[in-house]
Amino acid sequence: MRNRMRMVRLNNGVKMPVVGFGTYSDDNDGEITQLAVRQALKMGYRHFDTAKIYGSEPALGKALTEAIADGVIQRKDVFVTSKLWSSDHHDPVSALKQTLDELGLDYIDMYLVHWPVKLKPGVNNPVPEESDFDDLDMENTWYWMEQCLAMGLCRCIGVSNFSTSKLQQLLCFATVPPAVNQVEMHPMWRQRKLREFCRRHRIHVSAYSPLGGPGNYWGSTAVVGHPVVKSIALKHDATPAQVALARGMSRGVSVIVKSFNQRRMKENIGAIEVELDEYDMLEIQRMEEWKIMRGEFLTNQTTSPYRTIQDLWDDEI
Ligand SMILES: NC(=O)C1=CN([C@@H]2O[C@H](COP(=O)(O)OP(=O)(O)OC[C@H]3O[C@@H](n4cnc5c(N)ncnc54)[C@H](OP(=O)(O)O)[C@@H]3O)[C@@H](O)[C@H]2O)C=CC1
Ligand SMILES: O=C1CO[C@H](CO)[C@@H](O)[C@@H]1O
Repeated sequence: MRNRMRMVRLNNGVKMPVVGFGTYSDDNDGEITQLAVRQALKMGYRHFDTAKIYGSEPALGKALTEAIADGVIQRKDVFVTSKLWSSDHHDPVSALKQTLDELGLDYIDMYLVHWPVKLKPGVNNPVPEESDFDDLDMENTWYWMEQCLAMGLCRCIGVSNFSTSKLQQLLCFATVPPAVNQVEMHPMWRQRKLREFCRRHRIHVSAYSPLGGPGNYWGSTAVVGHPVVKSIALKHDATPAQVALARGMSRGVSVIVKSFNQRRMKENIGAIEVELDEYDMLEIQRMEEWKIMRGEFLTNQTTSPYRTIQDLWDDEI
């Protein structure tokens, strides 16, 4: 196994590994996912990210259960994140119990509200129809997220895809503040405003699509193919992906990166050892910004609480 995984301490004292292993893939092949997770464990990954909507909970669960049974890891040494899908806002406790069944675990480490969007019960389409939207009552959703925590079904609760103002509203009624906000972040979408707000309120920012999600149906090669990122990589004898990941981690952010290819999995975890200098940081700061995951599919003029992507992300897009 590689050297010990670096950890961040969350606002509730729980420690989370800074590199997370993403399990979203467009084709969601259970056997490939299960094998990749087993390989990832061998390489030293200790944080796994899934969601009900990915369909990857069973494969992740099988790989973890097998590794625990084989004595490769103990349950307490892995950090598992999953997410409340938008059609489960009416009953987060039952949704999390279902997630635990899928994973074959007694608890998960982190449970996130996937989007600030509520869909009607039973809608499991990642790209909802206009008639699928329901009225979001985030205070009620959060109350039940807090109950999940109180019942010991998870160790931490948090959110995902929340803008600064949506976090601000949540903090007005939260008894337990979110430990994490998982959002898109990479050298071309740097989240300066959100990171500053989260720093002040002790909410940890976790970066999804830290490479820009090349190969995903919504993703792009713009980040790993960017000449600035490539030239910094050359200078450090690193790869563009390692530069993107190292830049995220140097900003106090954790990174959730997905690869099911052994070479790239090793490359990505190796980013922990890549150190960028102030000059590299300035170069990246000067890069043009582009939000790749825009979430248009969650906006519409009639039934969504967000008519436009500006309503969804507030002034952050
Ligand atoms: N909360 C949310 O709303 C969201 C959460 N997520 C989570 O974050 C995870 C990561 O985000 P994701 O969107 O997958 O994007 P990433 O930025 O991690 O990119 C993943 C893609 O990049 C390829 N790749 C991986 N490593 C390298 C490398 N070193 N060089 C070049 N290409 C590489 C992968 O292909 P290959 O497998 O062939 O290597 C895959 O196609 C997801 O799996 C999911 O768990 C993602 C999106 C939204
Ligand atoms: O995490 C994610 C990955 O894919 C989903 C769509 O298929 C997104 O909704 C999402 O935010």
